[in-house]
Amino acid sequence: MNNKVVLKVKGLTKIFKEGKDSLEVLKGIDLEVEEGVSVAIVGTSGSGKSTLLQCLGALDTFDAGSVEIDGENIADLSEKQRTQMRNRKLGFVYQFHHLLPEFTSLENTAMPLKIRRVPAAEAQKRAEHLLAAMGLEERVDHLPSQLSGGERQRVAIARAVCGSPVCLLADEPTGNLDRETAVSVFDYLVRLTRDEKLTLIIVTHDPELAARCDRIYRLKAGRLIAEK
Ligand SMILES: Nc1ncnc2c1ncn2[C@@H]1O[C@H](COP(=O)(O)OP(=O)(O)OP(=O)(O)O)[C@@H](O)[C@H]1O
Repeated sequence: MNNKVVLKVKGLTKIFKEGKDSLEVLKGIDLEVEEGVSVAIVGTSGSGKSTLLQCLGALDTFDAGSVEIDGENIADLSEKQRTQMRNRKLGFVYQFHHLLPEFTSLENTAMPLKIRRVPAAEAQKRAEHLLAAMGLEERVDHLPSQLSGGERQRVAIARAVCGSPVCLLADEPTGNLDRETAVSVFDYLVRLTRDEKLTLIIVTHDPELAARCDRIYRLKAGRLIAEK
């Protein structure tokens, strides 16, 4: 496979300092992920999965190493450029959906395009397409309060994908759902990112869900170990 590398991480090191104590959570992480590939990051609680995702998403600083997203080294960017890079190139999904309660599924999904001033008709078409891909064609005009937990997460995923990022970072996106719903939402997520040729980095506790991704890495003692 000769696909373009979207995410390139070299020697990523993160140390939390508290007074005289310091905790080296990431000890020189190396990772390269190509376009359209899904990667699960697993590991015990406290192993640093969320910290790694925060560093990849330019939401936290790190102490050594480099993170390149779609050819841009985040260390070379100003705070403003970093925000722009996040908005253009990254999508985020969390355990909690963070949908705006007064907006419908369609409006929530189209929000990243609205912020970019994409014409309304074009934004609506893209949002409708993504909601249909997430099995929500009957729920486009519903408010978040009128949706089930699984449906809300599916809208949150459609919104994260709507602005056509190159990479989607997901932190336990099904962690709040019952088993059956979690499996269904996870499958929608993996399928959509594959169809959209998005690189997916997903943190999960669940080995069965992780197995649905192309690659699996275990974060242990600050290092990434390939499991698949
Ligand atoms: N801001 C912070 N200051 C100090 N220590 C922190 C900070 N954030 C995280 N840590 C510590 O870093 C370690 C890794 O935390 P992190 O949240 O990344 O783990 P995780 O693998 O995502 O855990 P979980 O699966 O429970 O969410 C933990 O020991 C945590 O206490």
